[in-house]
Amino acid sequence: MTETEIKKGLAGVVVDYTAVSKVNPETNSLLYRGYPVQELAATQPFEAVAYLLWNGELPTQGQLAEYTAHERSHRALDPKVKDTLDALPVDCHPMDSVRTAVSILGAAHPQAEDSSPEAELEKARTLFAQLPAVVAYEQRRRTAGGPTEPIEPREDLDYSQNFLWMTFGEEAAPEVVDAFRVSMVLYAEHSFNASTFTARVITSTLSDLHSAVTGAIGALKGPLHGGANEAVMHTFDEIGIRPDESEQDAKDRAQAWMEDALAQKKKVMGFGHRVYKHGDSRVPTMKKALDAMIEHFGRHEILGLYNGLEQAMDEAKQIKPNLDYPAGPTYHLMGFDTELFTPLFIAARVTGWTAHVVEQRAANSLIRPLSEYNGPEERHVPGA
Ligand SMILES: CC(=O)SCCNC(=O)CCNC(=O)[C@H](O)C(C)(C)COP(=O)(O)OP(=O)(O)OC[C@H]1O[C@@H](n2cnc3c(N)ncnc32)[C@H](O)[C@@H]1OP(=O)(O)O
Ligand SMILES: O=C([O-])CC(=O)C(=O)O
Repeated sequence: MTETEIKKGLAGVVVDYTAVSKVNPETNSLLYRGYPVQELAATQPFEAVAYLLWNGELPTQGQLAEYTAHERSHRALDPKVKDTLDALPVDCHPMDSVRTAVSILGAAHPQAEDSSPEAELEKARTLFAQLPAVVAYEQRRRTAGGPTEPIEPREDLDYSQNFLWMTFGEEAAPEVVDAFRVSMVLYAEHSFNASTFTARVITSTLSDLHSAVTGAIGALKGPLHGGANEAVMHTFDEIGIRPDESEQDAKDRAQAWMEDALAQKKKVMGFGHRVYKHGDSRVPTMKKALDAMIEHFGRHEILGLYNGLEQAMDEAKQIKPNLDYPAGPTYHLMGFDTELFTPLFIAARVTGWTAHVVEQRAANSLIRPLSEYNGPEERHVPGA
Protein backbone atom coordinates (compact mmCIF):
# COMPACT_ATOMS: atom_id res chain seq x y z
CA MET A 1 0.00 0.00 0.00
CA THR A 2 1.45 3.39 -0.91
CA GLU A 3 1.45 5.90 1.90
CA THR A 4 -0.75 8.96 1.39
CA GLU A 5 1.29 12.13 1.33
CA ILE A 6 -0.05 14.43 4.04
CA LYS A 7 0.34 18.16 3.41
CA LYS A 8 0.43 19.28 7.04
CA GLY A 9 -0.79 22.86 7.39
CA LEU A 10 -1.40 22.83 3.60
CA ALA A 11 2.20 24.06 3.33
CA GLY A 12 3.14 24.57 -0.29
CA VAL A 13 -0.32 23.57 -1.56
CA VAL A 14 -1.87 25.80 -4.22
CA VAL A 15 -5.65 25.61 -3.74
CA ASP A 16 -7.10 28.20 -6.12
CA TYR A 17 -6.47 31.24 -8.28
CA THR A 18 -6.71 34.78 -6.96
CA ALA A 19 -6.45 38.14 -8.72
CA VAL A 20 -6.52 40.12 -5.47
CA SER A 21 -2.84 40.00 -4.54
CA LYS A 22 0.39 38.26 -5.42
CA VAL A 23 2.98 37.34 -2.78
CA ASN A 24 6.28 36.50 -4.42
CA PRO A 25 8.90 35.22 -1.98
CA GLU A 26 11.50 34.92 -4.77
CA THR A 27 11.47 38.64 -5.57
CA ASN A 28 10.31 39.53 -2.06
CA SER A 29 7.41 41.47 -3.47
CA LEU A 30 3.73 41.96 -2.77
CA LEU A 31 1.33 43.28 -5.40
CA TYR A 32 -2.26 44.36 -4.78
CA ARG A 33 -4.11 43.94 -8.09
CA GLY A 34 -0.71 44.33 -9.78
CA TYR A 35 0.51 47.39 -7.88
CA PRO A 36 3.56 47.09 -5.56
CA VAL A 37 2.36 47.62 -2.02
CA GLN A 38 5.19 49.99 -1.17
CA GLU A 39 4.12 52.27 -4.05
CA LEU A 40 0.55 52.25 -2.76
CA ALA A 41 1.79 52.98 0.78
CA ALA A 42 3.85 55.90 -0.53
CA THR A 43 1.09 57.56 -2.52
CA GLN A 44 -2.45 56.42 -1.74
CA PRO A 45 -5.04 57.15 0.93
CA PHE A 46 -6.27 53.93 2.54
CA GLU A 47 -9.72 54.56 1.06
CA ALA A 48 -8.23 54.29 -2.47
CA VAL A 49 -6.46 51.03 -1.61
CA ALA A 50 -9.75 49.60 -0.30
CA TYR A 51 -11.41 50.64 -3.57
CA LEU A 52 -8.59 48.96 -5.53
CA LEU A 53 -8.90 45.68 -3.64
CA TRP A 54 -12.66 45.53 -4.18
CA ASN A 55 -12.85 46.83 -7.74
CA GLY A 56 -9.53 45.83 -9.30
CA GLU A 57 -8.52 49.36 -10.35
CA LEU A 58 -7.47 52.52 -8.54
CA PRO A 59 -10.39 54.96 -8.33
CA THR A 60 -10.81 58.05 -10.45
CA GLN A 61 -11.28 61.26 -8.46
CA GLY A 62 -15.05 60.95 -8.85
CA GLN A 63 -15.10 57.30 -7.74
CA LEU A 64 -12.94 58.08 -4.73
CA ALA A 65 -15.20 60.99 -3.78
CA GLU A 66 -18.24 58.69 -3.91
CA TYR A 67 -16.53 55.98 -1.80
CA THR A 68 -15.22 58.55 0.66
CA ALA A 69 -18.67 60.10 1.10
CA HIS A 70 -20.15 56.63 1.71
CA GLU A 71 -17.43 55.80 4.24
CA ARG A 72 -17.91 59.09 6.10
CA SER A 73 -21.65 58.58 6.35
CA HIS A 74 -21.35 55.13 8.01
CA ARG A 75 -18.80 55.95 10.71
CA ALA A 76 -20.94 56.35 13.83
CA LEU A 77 -20.96 53.61 16.47
CA ASP A 78 -24.17 51.60 16.02
CA PRO A 79 -26.22 51.90 19.28
CA LYS A 80 -26.93 48.14 19.23
CA VAL A 81 -23.21 47.48 19.12
CA LYS A 82 -22.52 49.97 21.92
CA ASP A 83 -25.14 48.33 24.15
CA THR A 84 -23.64 44.90 23.56
CA LEU A 85 -20.05 46.03 24.09
CA ASP A 86 -21.13 47.75 27.31
CA ALA A 87 -22.54 44.44 28.53
CA LEU A 88 -19.19 42.64 27.99
CA PRO A 89 -16.55 42.48 30.73
CA VAL A 90 -14.31 45.53 30.39
CA ASP A 91 -11.24 43.32 30.45
CA CYS A 92 -12.42 40.84 27.80
CA HIS A 93 -10.11 40.63 24.83
CA PRO A 94 -10.98 43.37 22.29
CA MET A 95 -10.69 40.77 19.51
CA ASP A 96 -13.69 39.06 21.11
CA SER A 97 -15.51 42.40 21.28
CA VAL A 98 -14.88 43.20 17.63
CA ARG A 99 -15.84 39.66 16.57
CA THR A 100 -19.11 40.07 18.50
CA ALA A 101 -19.72 43.50 16.97
CA VAL A 102 -19.31 42.15 13.43
CA SER A 103 -21.81 39.43 14.20
CA ILE A 104 -24.35 42.02 15.39
CA LEU A 105 -23.73 44.27 12.40
CA GLY A 106 -24.34 41.28 10.13
CA ALA A 107 -27.57 40.28 11.84
CA ALA A 108 -28.83 43.86 11.63
CA HIS A 109 -27.82 44.52 8.01
CA PRO A 110 -30.88 44.97 5.78
CA GLN A 111 -29.20 42.93 3.01
CA ALA A 112 -27.83 40.27 5.39
CA GLU A 113 -29.09 37.36 3.27
CA ASP A 114 -28.54 38.97 -0.13
CA SER A 115 -25.33 37.62 -1.63
CA SER A 116 -25.49 39.31 -5.01
CA PRO A 117 -22.17 40.96 -5.94
CA GLU A 118 -23.76 44.41 -5.49
CA ALA A 119 -25.03 43.56 -1.99
CA GLU A 120 -21.70 41.96 -1.01
CA LEU A 121 -19.79 45.08 -2.06
CA GLU A 122 -22.23 47.32 -0.21
CA LYS A 123 -21.86 45.22 2.94
CA ALA A 124 -18.06 45.25 2.62
CA ARG A 125 -17.95 49.04 2.24
CA THR A 126 -20.29 49.58 5.16
CA LEU A 127 -18.41 47.22 7.48
CA PHE A 128 -15.12 48.88 6.52
CA ALA A 129 -16.64 52.23 7.55
CA GLN A 130 -18.18 50.88 10.78
CA LEU A 131 -15.16 49.07 12.23
CA PRO A 132 -13.03 52.04 13.35
CA ALA A 133 -15.80 53.19 15.72
CA VAL A 134 -15.89 49.71 17.29
CA VAL A 135 -12.11 49.53 17.77
CA ALA A 136 -11.93 53.13 19.02
CA TYR A 137 -14.78 52.52 21.48
CA GLU A 138 -13.10 49.41 22.86
CA GLN A 139 -9.95 51.42 23.59
CA ARG A 140 -12.05 54.14 25.28
CA ARG A 141 -14.15 51.66 27.28
CA ARG A 142 -10.97 50.01 28.61
CA THR A 143 -9.46 53.38 29.50
CA ALA A 144 -12.66 54.51 31.24
CA GLY A 145 -12.97 51.19 33.10
CA GLY A 146 -16.51 50.63 31.78
CA PRO A 147 -19.27 52.06 29.59
CA THR A 148 -18.52 55.56 28.34
CA GLU A 149 -19.56 57.99 25.62
CA PRO A 150 -18.03 57.36 22.19
CA ILE A 151 -16.31 60.23 20.43
CA GLU A 152 -18.51 61.26 17.52
CA PRO A 153 -16.89 60.87 14.09
CA ARG A 154 -15.89 63.95 12.08
CA GLU A 155 -16.81 64.13 8.41
CA ASP A 156 -14.08 66.68 7.72
CA LEU A 157 -11.37 64.09 8.50
CA ASP A 158 -10.13 61.27 6.29
CA TYR A 159 -10.27 57.61 7.38
CA SER A 160 -6.95 57.57 9.25
CA GLN A 161 -7.38 61.00 10.83
CA ASN A 162 -10.89 60.12 11.96
CA PHE A 163 -9.83 56.72 13.34
CA LEU A 164 -7.25 58.41 15.58
CA TRP A 165 -9.71 61.18 16.46
CA MET A 166 -12.40 58.70 17.58
CA THR A 167 -9.83 56.76 19.61
CA PHE A 168 -8.00 59.56 21.38
CA GLY A 169 -10.39 62.53 21.15
CA GLU A 170 -7.77 64.81 19.65
CA GLU A 171 -6.41 65.46 16.18
CA ALA A 172 -3.26 63.43 15.62
CA ALA A 173 -0.07 65.00 14.26
CA PRO A 174 0.36 64.53 10.48
CA GLU A 175 3.37 62.23 11.05
CA VAL A 176 1.24 59.95 13.23
CA VAL A 177 -1.63 59.95 10.74
CA ASP A 178 0.76 59.00 7.98
CA ALA A 179 2.36 56.13 9.89
CA PHE A 180 -1.12 54.87 10.73
CA ARG A 181 -2.24 55.10 7.09
CA VAL A 182 0.86 53.17 5.97
CA SER A 183 0.14 50.40 8.50
CA MET A 184 -3.43 50.09 7.20
CA VAL A 185 -2.25 49.82 3.60
CA LEU A 186 0.35 47.17 4.48
CA TYR A 187 -2.06 45.13 6.60
CA ALA A 188 -4.87 45.20 4.02
CA GLU A 189 -4.20 42.06 2.04
CA HIS A 190 -1.90 39.03 1.81
CA SER A 191 -3.30 36.27 -0.45
CA PHE A 192 -4.33 32.94 1.18
CA ASN A 193 -3.18 33.60 4.74
CA ALA A 194 -5.01 31.69 7.50
CA SER A 195 -7.73 34.27 8.16
CA THR A 196 -8.45 34.95 4.49
CA PHE A 197 -8.56 31.23 3.81
CA THR A 198 -11.02 30.89 6.70
CA ALA A 199 -13.21 33.57 5.10
CA ARG A 200 -13.03 31.70 1.80
CA VAL A 201 -13.90 28.35 3.40
CA ILE A 202 -16.97 29.92 5.02
CA THR A 203 -17.97 31.63 1.77
CA SER A 204 -17.53 28.36 -0.13
CA THR A 205 -20.54 26.93 1.73
CA LEU A 206 -22.54 29.91 0.35
CA SER A 207 -22.73 31.44 3.80
CA ASP A 208 -22.92 35.24 4.18
CA LEU A 209 -20.21 37.92 4.22
CA HIS A 210 -20.49 38.82 7.92
CA SER A 211 -20.19 35.14 8.88
CA ALA A 212 -17.02 34.92 6.78
CA VAL A 213 -15.55 38.01 8.44
CA THR A 214 -16.53 36.82 11.93
CA GLY A 215 -14.75 33.52 11.30
CA ALA A 216 -11.74 35.30 9.83
CA ILE A 217 -11.42 37.38 13.00
CA GLY A 218 -11.26 34.17 15.01
CA ALA A 219 -8.40 32.94 12.84
CA LEU A 220 -6.59 36.27 12.98
CA LYS A 221 -6.62 36.36 16.79
CA GLY A 222 -4.05 33.59 17.27
CA PRO A 223 -0.43 34.57 17.92
CA LEU A 224 0.85 32.54 14.96
CA HIS A 225 -1.12 34.97 12.75
CA GLY A 226 -2.39 38.49 13.55
CA GLY A 227 -2.10 38.09 17.32
CA ALA A 228 1.65 38.32 16.83
CA ASN A 229 1.59 42.15 16.76
CA GLU A 230 0.20 42.10 20.31
CA ALA A 231 2.66 39.37 21.33
CA VAL A 232 5.61 41.46 20.08
CA MET A 233 4.68 44.15 22.57
CA HIS A 234 4.45 41.60 25.39
CA THR A 235 8.03 40.64 24.51
CA PHE A 236 9.12 44.29 24.71
CA ASP A 237 7.30 44.58 28.04
CA GLU A 238 8.96 41.43 29.35
CA ILE A 239 12.38 42.79 28.45
CA GLY A 240 11.31 46.09 30.02
CA ILE A 241 10.72 49.44 28.30
CA ARG A 242 12.79 52.13 30.02
CA PRO A 243 12.20 55.49 28.32
CA ASP A 244 15.32 57.04 29.90
CA GLU A 245 17.62 54.25 28.80
CA SER A 246 20.19 54.72 26.02
CA GLU A 247 19.57 53.00 22.70
CA GLN A 248 22.71 50.88 23.18
CA ASP A 249 21.77 49.69 26.66
CA ALA A 250 18.30 48.73 25.46
CA LYS A 251 19.84 46.88 22.54
CA ASP A 252 22.21 44.95 24.79
CA ARG A 253 19.39 43.87 27.07
CA ALA A 254 17.23 42.82 24.12
CA GLN A 255 20.06 40.76 22.63
CA ALA A 256 20.64 38.99 25.94
CA TRP A 257 16.88 38.32 26.25
CA MET A 258 16.74 36.80 22.76
CA GLU A 259 19.80 34.59 23.32
CA ASP A 260 18.17 33.28 26.46
CA ALA A 261 14.77 32.76 24.76
CA LEU A 262 16.34 30.84 21.88
CA ALA A 263 18.44 28.75 24.27
CA GLN A 264 15.12 27.74 25.84
CA LYS A 265 13.80 26.92 22.34
CA LYS A 266 11.07 29.56 22.60
CA LYS A 267 9.20 30.79 19.54
CA VAL A 268 9.52 34.54 19.42
CA MET A 269 6.45 36.21 17.92
CA GLY A 270 6.96 38.71 15.12
CA PHE A 271 9.64 36.58 13.44
CA GLY A 272 9.34 34.03 10.65
CA HIS A 273 6.78 33.52 7.94
CA ARG A 274 5.19 30.59 6.14
CA VAL A 275 5.80 32.07 2.68
CA TYR A 276 8.68 34.54 2.95
CA LYS A 277 11.93 32.91 3.94
CA HIS A 278 14.25 35.86 3.33
CA GLY A 279 12.24 38.63 4.94
CA ASP A 280 8.72 40.01 4.68
CA SER A 281 8.22 42.37 1.70
CA ARG A 282 6.32 44.85 3.92
CA VAL A 283 8.84 45.19 6.73
CA PRO A 284 11.11 47.89 5.19
CA THR A 285 8.10 50.17 4.59
CA MET A 286 6.66 49.56 8.06
CA LYS A 287 10.08 49.98 9.68
CA LYS A 288 10.31 53.45 8.09
CA ALA A 289 6.97 54.31 9.67
CA LEU A 290 8.24 53.02 13.03
CA ASP A 291 11.41 55.10 12.66
CA ALA A 292 9.25 58.17 12.04
CA MET A 293 7.29 57.47 15.25
CA ILE A 294 10.51 56.92 17.23
CA GLU A 295 11.76 60.32 16.01
CA HIS A 296 8.41 62.01 16.57
CA PHE A 297 8.06 60.79 20.14
CA GLY A 298 11.81 60.84 20.90
CA ARG A 299 11.87 57.20 22.03
CA HIS A 300 15.20 55.81 20.89
CA GLU A 301 15.23 53.08 23.51
CA ILE A 302 12.47 51.41 21.44
CA LEU A 303 14.85 51.33 18.48
CA GLY A 304 17.47 49.72 20.73
CA LEU A 305 15.05 46.95 21.75
CA TYR A 306 13.92 46.50 18.12
CA ASN A 307 17.45 46.24 16.74
CA GLY A 308 18.69 44.06 19.58
CA LEU A 309 16.03 41.38 19.05
CA GLU A 310 16.29 41.48 15.27
CA GLN A 311 20.08 41.21 15.26
CA ALA A 312 20.23 38.40 17.82
CA MET A 313 17.56 36.39 15.96
CA ASP A 314 19.36 36.89 12.67
CA GLU A 315 22.72 35.83 14.11
CA ALA A 316 21.32 32.76 15.84
CA LYS A 317 18.75 31.47 13.34
CA GLN A 318 18.73 33.76 10.27
CA ILE A 319 14.98 34.20 10.81
CA LYS A 320 13.69 37.62 9.70
CA PRO A 321 10.97 39.81 11.19
CA ASN A 322 7.46 39.81 9.72
CA LEU A 323 5.11 42.81 9.43
CA ASP A 324 3.84 42.37 12.99
CA TYR A 325 7.31 43.11 14.37
CA PRO A 326 7.56 46.81 13.39
CA ALA A 327 3.77 47.30 13.58
CA GLY A 328 3.55 46.41 17.29
CA PRO A 329 5.88 49.10 18.65
CA THR A 330 4.48 51.62 16.13
CA TYR A 331 0.97 51.23 17.57
CA HIS A 332 2.41 51.35 21.10
CA LEU A 333 4.06 54.70 20.41
CA MET A 334 0.79 56.03 18.99
CA GLY A 335 -0.86 55.29 22.33
CA PHE A 336 -2.96 52.19 21.58
CA ASP A 337 -3.33 49.57 24.33
CA THR A 338 -1.42 46.44 23.39
CA GLU A 339 -4.63 44.36 23.18
CA LEU A 340 -5.95 46.77 20.52
CA PHE A 341 -3.17 46.03 18.04
CA THR A 342 -4.82 43.00 16.42
CA PRO A 343 -8.21 44.76 16.18
CA LEU A 344 -6.36 47.43 14.15
CA PHE A 345 -5.23 44.62 11.86
CA ILE A 346 -8.93 43.63 11.47
CA ALA A 347 -9.88 47.17 10.45
CA ALA A 348 -7.33 46.99 7.64
CA ARG A 349 -7.72 43.34 6.60
CA VAL A 350 -11.50 43.56 6.32
CA THR A 351 -10.82 45.04 2.87
CA GLY A 352 -8.79 42.04 1.70
CA TRP A 353 -11.08 39.49 3.35
CA THR A 354 -14.17 40.90 1.68
CA ALA A 355 -12.45 41.15 -1.72
CA HIS A 356 -11.73 37.42 -1.35
CA VAL A 357 -15.31 36.69 -0.29
CA VAL A 358 -16.55 38.25 -3.53
CA GLU A 359 -13.90 36.44 -5.58
CA GLN A 360 -14.63 33.06 -3.95
CA ARG A 361 -18.36 33.40 -4.55
CA ALA A 362 -17.86 34.37 -8.19
CA ALA A 363 -16.07 31.09 -8.99
CA ASN A 364 -17.11 28.90 -6.11
CA SER A 365 -16.29 25.33 -5.28
CA LEU A 366 -16.99 23.95 -1.81
CA ILE A 367 -13.68 23.78 0.06
CA ARG A 368 -13.57 20.32 1.54
CA PRO A 369 -10.21 18.51 1.66
CA LEU A 370 -9.66 14.89 2.61
CA SER A 371 -8.06 13.40 5.70
CA GLU A 372 -6.19 10.16 6.29
CA TYR A 373 -7.83 8.27 9.15
CA ASN A 374 -5.41 7.08 11.85
CA GLY A 375 -7.81 6.16 14.67
CA PRO A 376 -8.81 2.68 15.87
CA GLU A 377 -9.80 0.00 13.34
CA GLU A 378 -13.53 -0.68 13.06
CA ARG A 379 -14.85 -2.16 16.31
CA HIS A 380 -18.27 -2.73 17.78
CA VAL A 381 -20.26 -1.33 20.66
CA PRO A 382 -20.76 -4.14 23.21
CA GLY A 383 -24.25 -5.58 22.83
CA ALA A 384 -24.86 -3.93 19.45
C1 LIG B 1 0.98 39.04 9.66
C2 LIG B 1 1.27 37.65 10.00
O1 LIG B 1 0.38 36.89 10.34
S1 LIG B 1 2.88 37.15 9.88
C3 LIG B 1 3.06 35.77 10.99
C4 LIG B 1 2.96 36.22 12.42
N1 LIG B 1 3.29 35.12 13.31
C5 LIG B 1 4.37 35.15 14.11
O2 LIG B 1 5.14 36.08 14.17
C6 LIG B 1 4.53 33.94 15.01
C7 LIG B 1 5.98 33.46 15.11
N2 LIG B 1 6.38 32.74 13.92
C8 LIG B 1 6.03 31.44 13.72
O3 LIG B 1 5.46 30.77 14.58
C9 LIG B 1 6.37 30.83 12.37
O4 LIG B 1 7.47 31.47 11.79
C10 LIG B 1 5.17 30.86 11.41
C11 LIG B 1 3.97 30.13 12.05
C12 LIG B 1 4.76 32.30 11.10
C13 LIG B 1 5.53 30.18 10.10
O5 LIG B 1 5.79 28.91 10.45
P1 LIG B 1 6.12 27.65 9.53
O6 LIG B 1 6.32 28.02 8.12
O7 LIG B 1 5.11 26.64 9.83
O8 LIG B 1 7.53 27.27 10.09
P2 LIG B 1 7.81 26.53 11.45
O9 LIG B 1 7.01 27.07 12.56
O10 LIG B 1 7.71 25.06 11.18
O11 LIG B 1 9.32 26.95 11.65
C14 LIG B 1 10.44 26.39 10.95
C15 LIG B 1 11.64 26.43 11.88
O12 LIG B 1 11.95 27.78 12.22
C16 LIG B 1 11.77 28.01 13.61
N3 LIG B 1 11.04 29.25 13.79
C17 LIG B 1 10.14 29.79 12.95
N4 LIG B 1 9.67 30.93 13.46
C18 LIG B 1 10.30 31.11 14.63
C19 LIG B 1 10.22 32.10 15.61
N5 LIG B 1 9.38 33.12 15.47
N6 LIG B 1 10.99 31.99 16.71
C20 LIG B 1 11.83 30.94 16.85
N7 LIG B 1 11.94 29.97 15.95
C21 LIG B 1 11.19 30.04 14.85
C22 LIG B 1 10.92 26.84 14.11
O13 LIG B 1 11.13 26.60 15.47
C23 LIG B 1 11.38 25.73 13.21
O14 LIG B 1 12.61 25.28 13.68
P3 LIG B 1 12.98 23.73 13.64
O15 LIG B 1 12.97 23.37 12.18
O16 LIG B 1 14.32 23.68 14.27
O17 LIG B 1 11.91 23.03 14.41
O1 LIG C 1 0.47 35.47 4.79
C1 LIG C 1 0.47 34.98 5.93
O2 LIG C 1 0.54 33.76 6.18
C2 LIG C 1 0.40 35.87 7.11
C3 LIG C 1 0.59 37.30 6.77
O3 LIG C 1 1.69 37.76 6.60
C4 LIG C 1 -0.60 38.12 6.59
O4 LIG C 1 -1.71 37.61 6.65
O5 LIG C 1 -0.44 39.33 6.39
